Amino acid sequence: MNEVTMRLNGLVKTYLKGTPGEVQVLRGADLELRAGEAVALVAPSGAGKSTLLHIAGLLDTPDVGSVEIAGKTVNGKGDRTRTAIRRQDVGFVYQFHHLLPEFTALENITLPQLANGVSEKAAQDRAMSLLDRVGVAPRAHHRPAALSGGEQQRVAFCRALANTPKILLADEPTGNLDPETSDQVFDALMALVREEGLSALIATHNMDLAARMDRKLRLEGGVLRPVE
Ligand SMILES: Nc1ncnc2c1ncn2[C@@H]1O[C@H](COP(=O)(O)OP(=O)(O)OP(=O)(O)O)[C@@H](O)[C@H]1O
Repeated sequence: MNEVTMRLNGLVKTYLKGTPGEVQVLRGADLELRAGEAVALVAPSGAGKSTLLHIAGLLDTPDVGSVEIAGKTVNGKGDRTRTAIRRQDVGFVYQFHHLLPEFTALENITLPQLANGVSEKAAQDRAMSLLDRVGVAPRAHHRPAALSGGEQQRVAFCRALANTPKILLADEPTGNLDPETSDQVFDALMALVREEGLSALIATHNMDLAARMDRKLRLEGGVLRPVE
């Protein structure tokens, strides 16, 4: 069996504790992701999908429970270590691309690599290779505003994978695209996930897309359960 890239154990998260607005979003959520698998995360709105993804991606901390990423236990680590692990091992994709508007597609993918100490030449080679694989190489020198929605999202995938993370976390990655574009862009994402041997946790409301992943998990009542 492939190596475990992410292990979440007994996550509990409560917002506004001790106030009338208190909401216990996670109540002992467990998850194990292995290298090379794509897992769909399905959840009713407000069930805590973003909370789970933020904790998994080290952007937030659980009240109780442990997070292990690429063999490293993150609990109790300071902000600098958490940020270093996040930059090295985790890539994020959101519903909206969040590309830097004043930089070209190529630069958007090169910059995070330069920040990680990669040489300019190697960063550009990696960026062009990624763009080529998602069919956007001819648009490498365009800024985001000059790209279609589907192209923008493909560039966002490339940026998320720029630093060769082990784990990809995605929150409705094709949610703002029309159905046909969404299908094509999702294909491009899955091809990258497969080629790079990533673990991917992809939140989606779209059950057709969920069905194309290796397994499905539902977040409901604060825990994760397999969907048949
Ligand atoms: N910072 C916060 N303070 C208080 N309550 C919060 C906070 N963040 C989230 N919540 C509440 O926690 C619950 C889960 O929120 P979360 O954003 O994780 O859900 P979600 O499943 O991602 O929802 P959606 O699919 O609608 O984006 C919601 O009831 C939300 O109102």
